[in-house]
Amino acid sequence: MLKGNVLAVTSGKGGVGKSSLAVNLALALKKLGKSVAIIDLDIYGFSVPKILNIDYKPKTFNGKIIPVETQGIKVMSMGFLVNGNDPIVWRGPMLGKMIEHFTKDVLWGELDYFILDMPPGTGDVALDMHLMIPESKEIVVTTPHKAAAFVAERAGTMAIKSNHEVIGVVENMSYFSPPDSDEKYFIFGKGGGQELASQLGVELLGQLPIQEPDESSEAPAIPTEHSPLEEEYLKLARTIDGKF
Ligand SMILES: Nc1ncnc2c1ncn2[C@@H]1O[C@H](COP(=O)(O)OP(=O)(O)OP(=O)(O)O)[C@@H](O)[C@H]1O
Repeated sequence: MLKGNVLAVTSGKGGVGKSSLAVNLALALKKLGKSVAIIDLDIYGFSVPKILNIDYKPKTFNGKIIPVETQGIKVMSMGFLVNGNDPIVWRGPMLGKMIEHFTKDVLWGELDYFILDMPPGTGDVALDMHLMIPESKEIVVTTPHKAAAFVAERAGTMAIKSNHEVIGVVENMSYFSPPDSDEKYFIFGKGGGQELASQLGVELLGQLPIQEPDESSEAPAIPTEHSPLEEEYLKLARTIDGKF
């Protein structure tokens, strides 16, 4: 049992920015003074170590895993348990074992928040997570495109059907504003986040801008301090913190 608030970050399909959001939300909550862990449950498609630029493995103590700590947050990922970028070729039941391993065999301690980066869709991991961590609440991530929102609805509906509270929808890549301009360009369309929120009967918690990654940084998916995207993540973290 995880000791703290649990928030699963889900999406209907890949590539909408779910992992980026999970990591940056964890960092933003940390900036608000919270103690935070991120558990990368995207077992096949893990990306959290890469986003956070972690290239070392966790240590063990008395047969338990000491989570990796970076930028003040604790992290566990399948990426720490494989060699290099080896693919994971597992059947469903093994995935459930890994969720159990990550929740029971890691020395997390008591924390304010556990952020779960879920795999996209409604497969085995989502099913097992709903059974094994019944206390988890969820946010659903989509892009503004109506087709993405349509697919994301299934992830939200699955959570609701298994009696998990969906606290809201986050629309990522909502618009692009050129530097030093308030003009908004809706490159990927408009309205998908609000539509999804209405379908699920929840709130649209935030709309995050498209921001060019800083490729000179060792972690380009983490926005630079005080950038518009970082400010939106902090705003989102405050909103979400108010929901627990
Ligand atoms: N707001 C944003 N502005 C610009 N690029 C973004 C934004 N959000 C995410 N990205 C980029 O989009 C790509 C996909 O993001 P990410 O890996 O977080 O998606 P995902 O939904 O977790 O995908 P998957 O489920 O397939 O792992 C990454 O290159 C990421 O840096």
